[in-house]
Amino acid sequence: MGYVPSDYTSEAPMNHSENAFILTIACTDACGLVGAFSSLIASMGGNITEANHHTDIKTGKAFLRFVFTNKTGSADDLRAAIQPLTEKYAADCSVYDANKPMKVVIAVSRFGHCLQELIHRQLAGILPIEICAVLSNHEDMRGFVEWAGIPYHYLPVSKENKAEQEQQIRSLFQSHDAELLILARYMQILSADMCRDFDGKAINIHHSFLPSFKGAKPYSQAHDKGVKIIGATAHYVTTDLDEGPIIEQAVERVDHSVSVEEFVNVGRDTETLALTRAVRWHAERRVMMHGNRTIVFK
Ligand SMILES: Nc1nc2c(c(=O)[nH]1)N[C@@H](CN(C=O)c1ccc(C(=O)N[C@@H](CCC(=O)O)C(=O)O)cc1)CN2
Repeated sequence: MGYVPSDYTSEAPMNHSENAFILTIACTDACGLVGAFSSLIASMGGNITEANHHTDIKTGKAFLRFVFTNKTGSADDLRAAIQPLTEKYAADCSVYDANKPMKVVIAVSRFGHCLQELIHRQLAGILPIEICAVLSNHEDMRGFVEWAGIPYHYLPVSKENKAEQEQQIRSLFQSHDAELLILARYMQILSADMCRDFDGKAINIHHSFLPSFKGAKPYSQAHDKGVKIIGATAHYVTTDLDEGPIIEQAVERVDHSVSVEEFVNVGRDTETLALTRAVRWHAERRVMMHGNRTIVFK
């Protein structure tokens, strides 16, 4: 099921004209760095339609993102053309086709609110992803996913078969040449090997305003504390549970009259908002890692 453009609201991601590319650059900052890359793009006939730049003063590291149209030349031509500058600045550069939706696999357990919104936003053309498959350790979401025309893979997991089950996840991911694994309320802790293999390619939604209330039952933890704001956090998955680099967060006010059951209901909206935004930023190549933090060019 392909990426279906639609004339949705202004929320819709920008549909780039033909031959549009994204170039991301990370390197030690240097005088003339921005000008060097923007001039190179211009010298190739490229027209920059969006430019983002941030330098972390403390570490001296620079992060750049250019979106540009280029009547001639492929992504490979561009990769070749930027090579001299890549070497000059010892830069970590990546070139992407701006019109190619990101292939993703979604993992879910029993709660489908984040999954359903991701599917809706793809169908509505407001999220530049192609959902290739959904996997789950339960059967709860099969009906909805297959109704949406997406393959559903039931992969039960236990302490005994965890390594085998995780190999099934790897195989499914590779079989679709996917770029992102989305843990959309997937309530299984990925092993260190999986975290290594999916480094920077797996996003989880945690149902609390991290770093508060890590681990299981965060709403109960928050309610017991009598918090006045609850939230959700979308982050990259690392071996340290709920410690990965944060991409997006969303919050909502609560008060003494709100039960823990209602926390869960309110949380559905904050979880969905934080995760769909994080997936959009990631799919539009707007997120760059910097240690255990992220730079997000919105
Ligand atoms: N390596 C990581 N794996 C996962 C992370 C992560 O940050 N690093 N986040 C979780 C999601 N999550 C909270 O957001 C979470 C999920 C599950 C548990 C947990 O204790 N699970 C139990 C089993 C629960 C069950 O079977 O229902 C367990 O795995 O033993 C804590 C936090 C996704 N994976």
